[in-house]
Amino acid sequence: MLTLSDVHDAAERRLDPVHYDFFAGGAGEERTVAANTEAFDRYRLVPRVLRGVGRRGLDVELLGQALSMPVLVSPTAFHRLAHPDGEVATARAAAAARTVMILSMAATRTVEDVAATGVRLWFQLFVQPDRAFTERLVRRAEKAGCGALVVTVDAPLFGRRDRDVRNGFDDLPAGLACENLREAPTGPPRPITWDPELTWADLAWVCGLTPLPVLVKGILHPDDAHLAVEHGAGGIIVSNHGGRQLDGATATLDALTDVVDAVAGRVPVLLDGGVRRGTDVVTALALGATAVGIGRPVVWGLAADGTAGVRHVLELLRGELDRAMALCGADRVAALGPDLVDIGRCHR
Ligand SMILES: Cc1cc2nc3c(=O)[nH]c(=O)nc-3n(C[C@H](O)[C@H](O)[C@H](O)COP(=O)(O)O)c2cc1C
Ligand SMILES: CC(C)CC(=O)C(=O)O
Repeated sequence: MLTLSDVHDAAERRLDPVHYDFFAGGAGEERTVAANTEAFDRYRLVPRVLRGVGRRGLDVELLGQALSMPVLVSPTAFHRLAHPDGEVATARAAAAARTVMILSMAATRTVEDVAATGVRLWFQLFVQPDRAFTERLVRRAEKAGCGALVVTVDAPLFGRRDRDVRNGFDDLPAGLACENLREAPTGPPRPITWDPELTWADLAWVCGLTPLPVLVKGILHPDDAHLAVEHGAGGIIVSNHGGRQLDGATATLDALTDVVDAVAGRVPVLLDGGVRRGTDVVTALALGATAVGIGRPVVWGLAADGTAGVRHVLELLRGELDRAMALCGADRVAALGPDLVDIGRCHR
């Protein structure tokens, strides 16, 4: 498996086709799923030369945590559909790679079991109409040692994924559950409820609830990025949920520059969606992202070969990023700037 695309193919061969469709699919025509990767095809790099890049560092500091590279694991649901050990297998790989894993609220392993792997862990939250329940979840994540909360804001309701509707896939199979939604160890898990009434006041409420930094995931509009910071966000994740919510939403890479300008360095800006190559990481960082997240490639690694498969995905990207940085004349992440991107030509 020489590329992330090879890992995808291996996963597709191994997964139940209905579960493959759940992981691979997006909303509607999947225009935004396609747009995310197509955007990276459109941007071109303008490398610098003769810059002495024999010693290179990929490490970054993010919200007080040291990461060995600017690539982290975005939250994806239901890892036990891909591997019996589920999110614990994923976490072992992220721990070995010394990067952050964002655990989905819809994880099929408990946050305590995942944290026990020693991974740098953040917890993703959909704010629930039952605020007392939401607060209990936040306390549980804090107690388990999570270093940040990630509040996903692009889901006032659930995007319609046509593949899942056609396949009749609307629930986890017997024996699997969202383990962090049980109120008691053997009690039934509560269902996730989408809350279309959420407003910025609710974000401010979450930010006031916890000493942890709160990242807001699902921002595309620069005005929303500004509002998020005003309401207490400690970080922004430019994301369209991997094209699973609003079909037709802009590619995240196209949204990045305006968001970075609106945030004006007040908090870190991350991006996910369509990152499949080390050069994609270079492009996003050059345009102002502090780090990028990967969603589906992690699931493909997990399905293909458990922890080793996820590790392989992370190390493939690390190797590609290192090579791309050298070829761009950058010896460290901070050396990546917008001058390396041919912005004028990328929208032709
Ligand atoms: C199968 C799957 C499940 C996901 N589950 C969640 C989730 O529970 N919470 C969330 O905030 N985002 C979720 N996402 C969105 C990812 O966090 C991320 O934004 C997206 O996958 C990035 O795009 P990529 O898959 O092209 O890397 C999910 C994405 C996929 C593909
Ligand atoms: C199934 C959901 C709870 C997780 C999600 O956000 C997604 O599938 O995109």
